[in-house]
Amino acid sequence: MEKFIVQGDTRLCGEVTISGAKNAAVAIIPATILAQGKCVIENIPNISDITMLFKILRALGASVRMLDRTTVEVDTTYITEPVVPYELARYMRASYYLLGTLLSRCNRASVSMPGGCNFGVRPIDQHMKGFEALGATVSIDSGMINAKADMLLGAHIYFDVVSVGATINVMLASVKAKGITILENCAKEPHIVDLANFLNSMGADIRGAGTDVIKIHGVDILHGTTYSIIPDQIEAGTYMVAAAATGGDVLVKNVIPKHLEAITEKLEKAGAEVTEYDDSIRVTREGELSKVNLKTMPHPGFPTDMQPQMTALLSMANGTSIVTEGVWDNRFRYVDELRRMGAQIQVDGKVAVVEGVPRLTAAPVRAVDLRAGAAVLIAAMAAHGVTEIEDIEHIERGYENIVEKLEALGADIRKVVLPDGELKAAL
Ligand SMILES: CC(=O)N[C@H]1[C@@H](OP(=O)(O)OP(=O)(O)OC[C@H]2O[C@@H](n3ccc(=O)[nH]c3=O)[C@H](O)[C@@H]2O)O[C@H](CO)[C@@H](O)[C@@H]1O
Ligand SMILES: C=C(OP(=O)(O)O)C(=O)O
Repeated sequence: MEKFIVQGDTRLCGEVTISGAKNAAVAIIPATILAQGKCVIENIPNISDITMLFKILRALGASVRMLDRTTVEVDTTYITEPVVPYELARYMRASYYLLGTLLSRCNRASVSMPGGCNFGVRPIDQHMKGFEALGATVSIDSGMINAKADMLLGAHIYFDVVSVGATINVMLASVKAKGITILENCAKEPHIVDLANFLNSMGADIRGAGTDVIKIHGVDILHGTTYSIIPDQIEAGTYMVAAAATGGDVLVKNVIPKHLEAITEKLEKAGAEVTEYDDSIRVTREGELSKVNLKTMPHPGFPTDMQPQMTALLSMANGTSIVTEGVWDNRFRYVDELRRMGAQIQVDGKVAVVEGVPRLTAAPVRAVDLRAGAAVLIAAMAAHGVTEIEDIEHIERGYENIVEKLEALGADIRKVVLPDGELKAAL
């Protein structure tokens, strides 16, 4: 069992460098299955979701070799059975991207129902609708999603909801389909554009990524490529919020400021000063925090993956903030943890009413999911006293070297690895 022991009353100051984007990498790595030849991918984040994807690719017969700390070479020439079993798929949501890529490559795929953070139901009907429109038969049997097709044919597909996962998966399945595919009502997140750029660098013909409509001319062959993943918008946003929440002064380096605009706007309203440079952004806060209302929306709206971190910050602001979750049915499970630290938050369905308190206080808490973990970590650094955070494996699914990065900014966080029961005795 592992825990973080976090000393509160911290003010984060200094510089932090952002890693490659998790949500781009988890799409780009499965996409290497479409290449004839080796792909070299740079700016790979060292997080557990990526380690798991490498494990899956190796189990499928691929060669995966780290060339240096952040660069990987993937050779998928010898893919054997296009089957991803439960033991491998269960830990992460993005394992479902192997459906689109294996279906394209092998004309069939079986992938176990995915894992990932628990926000209530995480449906995949739009992925299935897209595969079926391309000519595949899709079924779910004993927890496995099975797709097969004699041949994939381009189609005109209108998504009923804006879905990052479905936009990516259907893009992956259609990039080598015969003819033209038009996807409408697409998600527009930066990682969708990054995947399209990666596929185009392999010889694909994809236009319109980053808008509502994506047009894909199917190509016969995709070749190997060298590509660098974009910086992680959510990791950057998390350090920005952490700087503001702790009254700090942090230069967040290796970012694309345009991707952070929705976060910047809310932080400024909350009383932080945000200065944009070409590829870095500085966040400082000297005065009091102020209430802010926000609603999460698909890009370019305020990202759902920043909602828990902002709620943690607003729990210490002057006044009452209203936080509305516009993407997921159940993304407030972490609020109980913040309440243990003295936060005054009432949740009614998809709305949280956050009455700011002057100070949070330390308490034993859990990271109930990835960004929930980031939220309690931010709260713990700002709170008075020493907070213990359990279930930190969720945090490590998406944040590279978070302890080292925060310690370089002045935080005091210890990762304790002890068998259950012995931790208390050691403290
Ligand atoms: C649009 C959006 O903000 N997407 C977020 C979503 O992506 P992720 O790809 O996980 O989820 P989707 O974008 O697919 O889901 C968005 C919404 O569409 C619904 N849906 C999805 C697929 C489907 O087949 N049928 C269906 O009804 C979901 O229930 C959800 O309400 O969660 C990720 C993890 O928090 C975030 O990184 C993404 O930014
Ligand atoms: C919830 C997230 O990831 P996943 O969709 O992989 O569970 C996230 O990136 O915040």
